[in-house]
This record gives sequence, structure tokens and C-alpha cells, in this order.
Amino acid sequence: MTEHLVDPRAPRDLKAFVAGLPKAELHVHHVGSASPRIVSELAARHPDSKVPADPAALVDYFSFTDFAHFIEVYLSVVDLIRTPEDVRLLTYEVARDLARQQVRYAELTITPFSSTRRGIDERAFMDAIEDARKAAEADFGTVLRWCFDIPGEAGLEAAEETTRLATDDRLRPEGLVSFGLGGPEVGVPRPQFKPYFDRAIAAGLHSVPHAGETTGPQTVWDALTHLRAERIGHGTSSAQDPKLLAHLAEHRIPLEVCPTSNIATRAVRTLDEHPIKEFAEAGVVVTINSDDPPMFGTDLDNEYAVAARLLDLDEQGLAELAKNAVEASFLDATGKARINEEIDTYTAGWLDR
Ligand SMILES: Nc1ncnc2c1ncn2[C@@H]1O[C@H](CCC(=O)c2cccc(C(=O)O)c2)[C@@H](O)[C@H]1O
Ligand SMILES: [Zn+2]
Repeated sequence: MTEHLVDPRAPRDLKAFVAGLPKAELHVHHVGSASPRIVSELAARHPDSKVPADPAALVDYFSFTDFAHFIEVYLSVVDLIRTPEDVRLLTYEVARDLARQQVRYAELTITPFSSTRRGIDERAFMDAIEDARKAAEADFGTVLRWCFDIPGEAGLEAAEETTRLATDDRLRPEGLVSFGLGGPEVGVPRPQFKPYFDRAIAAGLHSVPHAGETTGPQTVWDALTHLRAERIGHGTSSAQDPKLLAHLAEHRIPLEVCPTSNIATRAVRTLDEHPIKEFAEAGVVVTINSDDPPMFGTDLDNEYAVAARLLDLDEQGLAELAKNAVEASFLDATGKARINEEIDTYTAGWLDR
């Protein structure tokens, strides 16, 4: 894992506490979580790709000049995922990396449209992710669920295809719980996707679109009013609109905050300028996530260390952050109680040692 964005300033013992803290992750992308080892292995299989097979060269390759450049690099990694076996390997290894960070539960954002349009058979795709999900739960104890998201820039064709894959009972995978919207926000207004989110919600899926990552607070309002968002991916620009912050706090609509992602994609200039403290002070429910960890030179543990520094948290504060994610998840009540109990037991044991 590259260290170029790891925050060196969090106190050492909090890092040890975080490393053992049971966690849930709600905003982390399937392809975006491919480790340097996996990406190198796939790049070596496909020498025609511009993705370097050398892990050291990958660090520079994963340095972005702006958000559009990030999407360009992201899609070059998507192009490496060409067979159901690639999908299965990637998914299982992502689960292994999550388990190493004591992630007990994760909602992994998958963009099936990007893979089916690149020739992977849709039934084989679903079988591959489901096989990996069941194997990961059996081998690592990590519970995975899926969010299927529309790559918004690909337009209504992508919206229709994603909605079909998410709502057709012959295709939708057992682990699917939510429906999202990713990709660039500039030039991709959210209201056009209302019919698709209506169909997904009617099929029992939860709405979790990205919004306010690279555009202003109106995009977050649109996600709330037109797409009936239950959580907001990033929501970074919400800090520019006090009424929106008050609305998010009053209706307890969680933000899926990904601090290092916002720096790496240049959505926010520096960590010290990140609005996470405004969110907390406004009473907004904050969850901590890694988004595309290897691409951003981070991991979930580091994101918790960043949050500890920016929010001046101790162990109890970090445990509360972890429980925010459990509560904001779409895991059943029994599952939530189990992880929350683990967090409390771990934290009490740490403080009494
Ligand atoms: N921080 C992020 N913020 C937003 N999105 C993020 C973030 N991290 C990862 N993603 C993912 O990036 C993809 C973008 C894919 C995309 O834009 C696109 C455009 C045109 C054609 C196609 C295609 O497939 O043919 C794809 C999405 O799948 C999304 O889930
Ligand atoms: Zn994201």
C-alpha cells in the first residue's frame, strides 16, 4: 500500500486502537479497491493496457491532476476486468483487504454497466460477485452487500441498463441492497435519473447517490428531493449551505465522508480545509469511508486516523464514528447489534488495559 497520503500526524496509539476496531464501510468502490497487487497481476495479463504492471510505477499512475483525470485512470482499470474470473478474483481479494482492517460489514459499490458493456456476460457477472461474497463471508467472516450504481456520464442508456440489472428478479443478486449514481457530477444533473431511482426504490433498494463531491449544494438537494437519497455519497459542498446542513442533521441523513479521496481528486485542496468538522458541529451524521483506497494511497484505517486528527477524537469518539456507519448501514437489526456489541466490548477492553 503506498504511503504518500497516509496521515503521519495521528498519535501512534490511536492508530493501534483503530487497527483493532471493528468497522463497517459504506462507501467503497469494487474496481477502485483493486489492490496494487491485483492491478499489477491483471495488467500483466493484458499488456495492451496503459496501466503499468509494475506496482512502483502504479503509484505515479494513481496521481491525478483533476477529477476528470481520476475518472480516465479509473476506467483504464475497469478495462482490465475482462472475464468472470477477473471479477471473482477482484471481489474476493477486496474482501480479504477489508477483513484485514477488521471490517465486519461493507456495502461495495459496483457498476455492472461498465462490465457488461465491455463484454462480460451479465449472468456470469452476477454469479462471480455472489460466489466471491459467499466465499469471503465463509473464509473471512466479512459480510458484503452490493450497491449497483449508474455511471451518470454514460447517460440514460446506462441508467436503463443498471436499473434492469438491479430489478430483474432473474438477474439481481441476493446481496444487492442499494442503488447509486457515480462518475462526474459536472454536466450530469441528478433529476433526469428520478424514473430509474423510483423503479429501484419500488424494487426494495435503498437510494445512495454521490452528490456534492465536485458540484455545489444544489446537487445534494436534488439527490434528496428527486432521488429520495437515504444517504449522500460525499456531500462535501453541503457545508456551503447552512439550510442544507440543518436539513441533513434534522432528518439524520448520513454523509459518506471520504476525506483522502476528496484531496486526491482535487475536490478539496487540503485535509485541513476539509468540511468534516463543520458537518460534525452542525450535528450531521458522519460516516468515514475510503472510496477507492489503493488509488488514493490510503485505506479505511488511515481514514479513521485522518478523522481523529480533524475532529480531535479519542478512542470513544472513534468508536462512535464506527457505530455511526453501522447504524447508517442497510444491515438487519440483529447484524447491527452484533457489530455494535463488538465495538463496545473492544473499546472497553482497550481503555481498561
Ligand atoms: N469518488 C468517486 N466519485 C464518483 N465516481 C466514482 C468515485 N470513485 C469511483 N467512482 C466510480 O467511477 C465510475 C465512473 C464511470 C464513468 O464515469 C463512466 C463514464 C462514461 C462511460 C463509462 C463506462 O463504463 O463505459 C463510465 C463509476 O463506476 C463510479 O462508481
Ligand atoms: Zn465514490
